[in-house]
Amino acid sequence: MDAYKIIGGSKLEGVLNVSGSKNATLPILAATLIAEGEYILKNVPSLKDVRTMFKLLEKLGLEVEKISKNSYKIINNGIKNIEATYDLVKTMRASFLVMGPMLSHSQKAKVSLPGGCAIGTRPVDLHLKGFEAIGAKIEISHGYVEAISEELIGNNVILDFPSVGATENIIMAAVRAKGITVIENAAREPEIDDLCNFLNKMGAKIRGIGSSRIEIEGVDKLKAVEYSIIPDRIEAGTFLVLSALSKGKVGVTDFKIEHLEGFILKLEEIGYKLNENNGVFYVKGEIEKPKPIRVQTMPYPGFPTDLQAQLMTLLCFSNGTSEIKETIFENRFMHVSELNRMGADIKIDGNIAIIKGNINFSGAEVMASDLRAGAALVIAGLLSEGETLVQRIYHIDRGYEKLEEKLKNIGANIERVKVDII
Ligand SMILES: CC(=O)N[C@H]1[C@@H](OP(=O)(O)OP(=O)(O)OC[C@H]2O[C@@H](n3ccc(=O)[nH]c3=O)[C@H](O)[C@@H]2O)O[C@H](CO)[C@@H](O)[C@@H]1O
Ligand SMILES: C=C(OP(=O)(O)O)C(=O)O
Repeated sequence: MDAYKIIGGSKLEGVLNVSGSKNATLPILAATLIAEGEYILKNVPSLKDVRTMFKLLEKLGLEVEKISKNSYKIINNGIKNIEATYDLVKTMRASFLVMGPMLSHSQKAKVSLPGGCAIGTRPVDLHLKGFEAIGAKIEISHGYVEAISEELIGNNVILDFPSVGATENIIMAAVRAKGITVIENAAREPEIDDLCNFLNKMGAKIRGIGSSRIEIEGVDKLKAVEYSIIPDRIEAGTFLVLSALSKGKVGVTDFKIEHLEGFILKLEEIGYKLNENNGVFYVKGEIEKPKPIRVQTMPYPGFPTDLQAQLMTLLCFSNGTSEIKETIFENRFMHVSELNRMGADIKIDGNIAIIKGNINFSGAEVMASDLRAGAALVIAGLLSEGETLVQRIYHIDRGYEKLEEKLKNIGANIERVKVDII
């Protein structure tokens, strides 16, 4: 199994480029199931999750061709199989996003229930309630959800919580429904805007993009198009943490600063400033040490749960005690015990992590429990004294394109190595 061997303490300097967004690419790939034709997708990151979605699309009958480094042609000559099986859905929850598009294209779909993962139970009840509201009949048996609809008819859907996946899945199911579907309390993440912009380019009529009230007027026909995916704001945020810890020596480029408002407000509260030079952003402060702060993860535009672990690593260096409250996922503190093994002083009280600052990290053998936990451990390893071995980096490979290559370019001493698992 692959692991990262990191020797901490190298001087980090240079510019990190941000790749295309994983969380925008996955729903957009799923949306290519809706209409037949040839799609060209650009700025697609080379990631394990993206390859899993390619495999799933191929199983359902689509063809995927690589055109150049980050561009792909997706050919939809009709869906040949409406079943998304457990083997693919269990490795990537976003596989469940093929349900809405298949309902839209074929009026039926059978998708394995994704189950939970290291960060929580993660049910799909809100997706299913939305499908039912627009006329699908849902049956759950033997670990699969089967949805069938003679005709999808627009309706009002009020989400109990602004779920990103449910908002996306319901939008994709509704684009060809008869009449108007209104989603209230919709999630507002930029990846949803990107999906809506893609669908509108295909001929959909979606209004209220970026707001919590999304209106989808069903159309008869959609067409395949060419589209370029937005940059990954979570990768950008991860790199901005490194920029801060390098005292502004590391720059970050190729991302949209406006997608990171909630995160940047917190960096400012800590005492940092963002400076821009020719599209490259540097995080720097007059402060000797970051100030301790209180943070709560929130749906967009609040502080993103996907940057919680990375910020925690940063706050370990602060001059006092910080608090992070995780409100999105029930169990997203698995990195805490690993950071503590590296010398952090973090205690958990329910969904609040209390982080004592002023620590020095010392390299240790640690394990990535999920994608962002893995990123937090890599950052800690780079700032540690001595050697760190981050195991289970298959989680990191799900969502960070060529991470070790990018980090090596800014001077990090990081290597991918094979380790035996007992
Ligand atoms: C591929 C992708 O885009 N993943 C992102 C997406 O995940 P995902 O779309 O799974 O996240 P959701 O917004 O749906 O989930 C947020 C919360 O709602 C709950 N919930 C969700 C759906 C449902 O039917 N019932 C229910 O109870 C979940 O268990 C969780 O506690 O948004 C999350 C929240 O910003 C991010 O951390 C993930 O990186
Ligand atoms: C939680 C994440 O992804 P997923 O929803 O695919 O598990 C993430 O990207 O941090």
